[in-house]
Amino acid sequence: MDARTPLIAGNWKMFKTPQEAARDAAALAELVKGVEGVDVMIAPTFACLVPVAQALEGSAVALGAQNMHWETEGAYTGELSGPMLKAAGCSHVIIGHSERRQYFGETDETVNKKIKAALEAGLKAVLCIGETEEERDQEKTLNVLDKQLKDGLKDIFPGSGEDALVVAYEPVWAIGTGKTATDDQAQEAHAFIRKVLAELLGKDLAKSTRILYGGSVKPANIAALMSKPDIDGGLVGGASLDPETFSQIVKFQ
Ligand SMILES: O=C[C@H](O)COP(=O)(O)O
Repeated sequence: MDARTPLIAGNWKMFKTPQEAARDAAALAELVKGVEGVDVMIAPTFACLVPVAQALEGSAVALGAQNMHWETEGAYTGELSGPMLKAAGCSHVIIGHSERRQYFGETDETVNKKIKAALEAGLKAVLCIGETEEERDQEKTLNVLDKQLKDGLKDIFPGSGEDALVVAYEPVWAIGTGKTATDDQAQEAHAFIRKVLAELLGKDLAKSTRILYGGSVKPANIAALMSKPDIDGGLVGGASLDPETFSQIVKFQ
């Protein structure tokens, strides 16, 4: 029996003004108050981090960012560093989301640098990986996951027994499309990811690392996904925007 506490994370992507984000974070904190046995995190836009951190004060809901730069500071217009995120109140950072890979030139190499920098800054890194529809159709899913993990985690050794690394499996074809991977498709990918993590990080760390599923997670499908042995939580986009709906996902048990 392993002891991975489920993590339900909300990626708010490019939605909400600072005022709306603070209001919704406060509402969520109230809705999930007292819920035990599950960790909760929300990741608003950079502009919303400080007001949301204030709204979450005294709550167990953690704050994450959606991206970061690998340098600690410098002439990088438009970027934020790990220490800056930490100072703004973040404990987590999402790295390598498929939207960043697709639209903003994120590569396994930049993902690798960012994860190293995140861990150095004392942030928990949520590494996103996943195949496109074309890659799945060509039966390349496991090869894609293998490469994204091996290149993304090259020379990275999070301390053993810690939960500093989280992996999110997000099949690109399931993001925002309403198509969810079946529980069995997700479990197959998650079991494979854990096997590769064991090769890279050792069995103990692979066993304690949380692997989240992302892609059209909703209150109606979270329980079935969570019933699978290697699915340890969800990275939720659209259904995390409404506090009431997201709180239902948090309360899946
Ligand atoms: O980061 C979250 C994922 O991209 C999933 O988004 P979605 O729940 O809207 O499909």
